[in-house]
Amino acid sequence: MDLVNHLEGRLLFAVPKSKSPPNQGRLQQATLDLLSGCDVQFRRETRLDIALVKNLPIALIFLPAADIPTFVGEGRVDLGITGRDQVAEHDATLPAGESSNVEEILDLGFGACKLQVQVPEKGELKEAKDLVGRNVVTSFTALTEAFFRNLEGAEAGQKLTTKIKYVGGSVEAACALGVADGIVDLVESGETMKAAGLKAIDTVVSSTAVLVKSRKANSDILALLASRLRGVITAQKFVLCQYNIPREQLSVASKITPGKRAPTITALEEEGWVAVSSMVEKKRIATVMDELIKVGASDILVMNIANSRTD
Ligand SMILES: Nc1ncnc2c1ncn2[C@@H]1O[C@H](COP(=O)(O)OP(=O)(O)OP(=O)(O)O)[C@@H](O)[C@H]1O
Ligand SMILES: O=P(O)(O)OC[C@H]1O[C@H](OP(=O)(O)OP(=O)(O)O)[C@H](O)[C@@H]1O
Ligand SMILES: [Mg+2]
Repeated sequence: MDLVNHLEGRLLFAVPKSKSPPNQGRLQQATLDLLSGCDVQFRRETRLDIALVKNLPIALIFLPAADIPTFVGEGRVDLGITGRDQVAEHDATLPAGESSNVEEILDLGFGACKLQVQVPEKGELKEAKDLVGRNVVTSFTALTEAFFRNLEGAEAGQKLTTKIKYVGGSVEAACALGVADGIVDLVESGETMKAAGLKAIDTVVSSTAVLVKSRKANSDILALLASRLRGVITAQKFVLCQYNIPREQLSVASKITPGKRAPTITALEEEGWVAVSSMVEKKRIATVMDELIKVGASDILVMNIANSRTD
């Protein structure tokens, strides 16, 4: 089947794929999980980078994360998932005064990492300005250039003294091989950096995966998909906390669990007691439970939320 002829009338949605097939791709699995949480059903044929969604007028286009902002920015695809670092790199390549056509609509929370300036652990370079005038290797040349332009105090159009070179991967090898005095590369756990004998001395950008749309793209199906994605992300970030509390303690407990809009309060059969249920950020739940106990709550239950929608 010639899939390209079946794209007409469908929302084109770019999802990140690995450049090197044996690797999973940093953002790929979490993205596929998210799509499945939104009931986006598709089957991807081996080696095909386009998949038609069976139950919605959407086509998924599998593209390298680094290329997604270009396709979205040019309006060739309507929607995409990539790293905020990649969007920032794309925007940094735009001529001065030109605004980006890539609009962030949702922080997806996964794929957290930092684009950092790194130098050999044992060496005389201590801070980013020590690299001015030296060789720096990166996959993010536009952001790196903007960073050193700022450090050098160079005007737009003025040549930089720092020499910035592009490599497409394994950036951390550049210092050991004598190609670079420092690198600008992504750090998550820090293990790659440590194994290469490097240390971070500055941060260019902090990143997570984001949902982006082409500025002009607007349709009911785009709004529907964005709303479904928001629902799944919210559900992943929150838990539902339920507890019983004496009515006179309700106002203090409500301050601990204010909910997204307001907590739901139900009267209990037992005189003077109420039941409260409220959404709480997952990362805060242990502290919230400690505080609830202190103000007299009992029978605290915490439940995962499968999905959640407010729009
Ligand atoms: N170690 C990491 N931890 C978390 N997120 C990362 C990490 N490395 C990269 N990312 C995020 O994933 C995006 C894509 O990374 P990258 O371009 O290296 O592709 P990949 O998905 O790792 O696939 P591959 O490197 O196999 O081609 C980055 O722009 C960044 O936002
Ligand atoms: O801090 P860490 O947890 O070690 O992760 C950081 C590493 O992950 C990414 O590389 P990746 O493995 O995707 O390989 P690549 O350079 O070929 O993209 C990034 O470019 C770093 O090298
Ligand atoms: Mg990678």
